[in-house]
Amino acid sequence: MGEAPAFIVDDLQNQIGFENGFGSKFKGCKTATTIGDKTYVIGGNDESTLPVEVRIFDKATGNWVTPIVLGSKPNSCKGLSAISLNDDRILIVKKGSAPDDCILFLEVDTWFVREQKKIRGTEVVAWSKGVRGDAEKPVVISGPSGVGKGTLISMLMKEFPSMFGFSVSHTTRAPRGMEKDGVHYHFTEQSIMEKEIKDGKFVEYASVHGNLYGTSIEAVEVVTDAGKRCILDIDVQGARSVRASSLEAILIFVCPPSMEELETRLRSRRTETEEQILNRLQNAEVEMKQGKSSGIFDHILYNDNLDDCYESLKKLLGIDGAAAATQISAPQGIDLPADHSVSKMDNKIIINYGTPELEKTSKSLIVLDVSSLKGGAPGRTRGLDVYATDSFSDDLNGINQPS
Ligand SMILES: Nc1ncnc2c1ncn2[C@@H]1O[C@H](COP(=O)(O)OP(=O)(O)OP(=O)(O)O)[C@@H](O)[C@H]1O
Ligand SMILES: Nc1nc2c(ncn2[C@@H]2O[C@H](COP(=O)(O)O)[C@@H](O)[C@H]2O)c(=O)[nH]1
Repeated sequence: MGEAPAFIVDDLQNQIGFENGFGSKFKGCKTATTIGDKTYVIGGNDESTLPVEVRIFDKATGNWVTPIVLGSKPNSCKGLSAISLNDDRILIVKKGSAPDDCILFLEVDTWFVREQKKIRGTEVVAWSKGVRGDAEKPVVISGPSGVGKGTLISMLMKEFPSMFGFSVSHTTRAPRGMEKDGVHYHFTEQSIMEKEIKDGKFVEYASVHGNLYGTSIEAVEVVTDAGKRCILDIDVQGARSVRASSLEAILIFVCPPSMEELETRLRSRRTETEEQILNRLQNAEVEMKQGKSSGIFDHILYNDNLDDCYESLKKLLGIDGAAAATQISAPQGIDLPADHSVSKMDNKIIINYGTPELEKTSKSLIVLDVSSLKGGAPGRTRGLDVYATDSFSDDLNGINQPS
């Protein structure tokens, strides 16, 4: 069964002393996988608290390259297994790690990584944590200034504090009275933000009402690393960029009941000058047209009565009524035993943790079905299907799929 080892090169092994984890049991926390001309050596010291390192050996030039590593780097562990998927990412199984921290993806040639390579002009790789099923899609809330986006988001965060996390944007606008740096926004200067955009630190950015606003990669990662679903409050231009990105967000456009009511809300907030209010109302006309007709958004919500609108938002996020409790408690991690070997069959990664005797009597194989992966860096990689089985033949051929 399985495929041939992805990578066995004696001289490389001598140079850096790694062992390839593909289908074998081993001690060191280092592994390597070759994709095209590049060998990705991934690992660190045994059980160290240092992050797992990544180095690339370019066979075409004979040089070692240390790439820019995006995403939160996993800590070293008892061992790693690595398997290339579709030549654009490497699936990593961490041995002896917590259920929510044992399946990771190192992206080496995905859309996100290719964009980052273009911007930074150097080798880039990006970590993304693997999660089961379709949960945790980021949520983009867009709409004209004053429509109530912030109000709806605050309600969501208050009712579901452990489920949602707010993506704290960067902006060059001045803070309002109660706004705190790092909580409501990262308040910054134009020249600093422009440099950071050039350095590829942003998922999206736009000039809105005369100021620069943007979502940094880190802002999204802080939320996903905390195991929460990321909420972005961004304008229509930003939503368009997110739609084109690998974030695979749910995009929601919020409309006011009328332009008169929008003006009333904007004025009653008392946070803008007359000139700023008029500018925002003028921009609102354009945003309303784009929001309703551009095809960027998955859903349109009307914020007339606030409570009704909030209920509609919860409904379309699947967190109304009983569904809310189920979703909050659903385990997203994968419980893997510490000692196991890993191999691959088509779109299925087979994790074997049984002795030959045990295999005959009980379920000793865990199957990761990677045929429907979605998302990825700078968010999570979703769509993993995981099940236990006891036979290489029937279950893996799809004859006896568990429910
Ligand atoms: N359904 C509603 N009915 C009446 N007032 C509302 C409603 N929703 C929000 N508001 C009020 O409208 C004002 C603007 O709301 P909010 O600040 O949430 O808008 P926003 O879309 O986040 O604006 P911005 O894009 O400028 O940040 C607030 O004073 C808020 O309390
Ligand atoms: N494209 C982005 N737009 C953003 C971001 N953060 C906020 N916004 C939008 O800006 C306006 C104005 O916000 P305000 O706080 O000054 O009233 C509003 O429409 C926000 O949605 C961002 O990171 N990117």
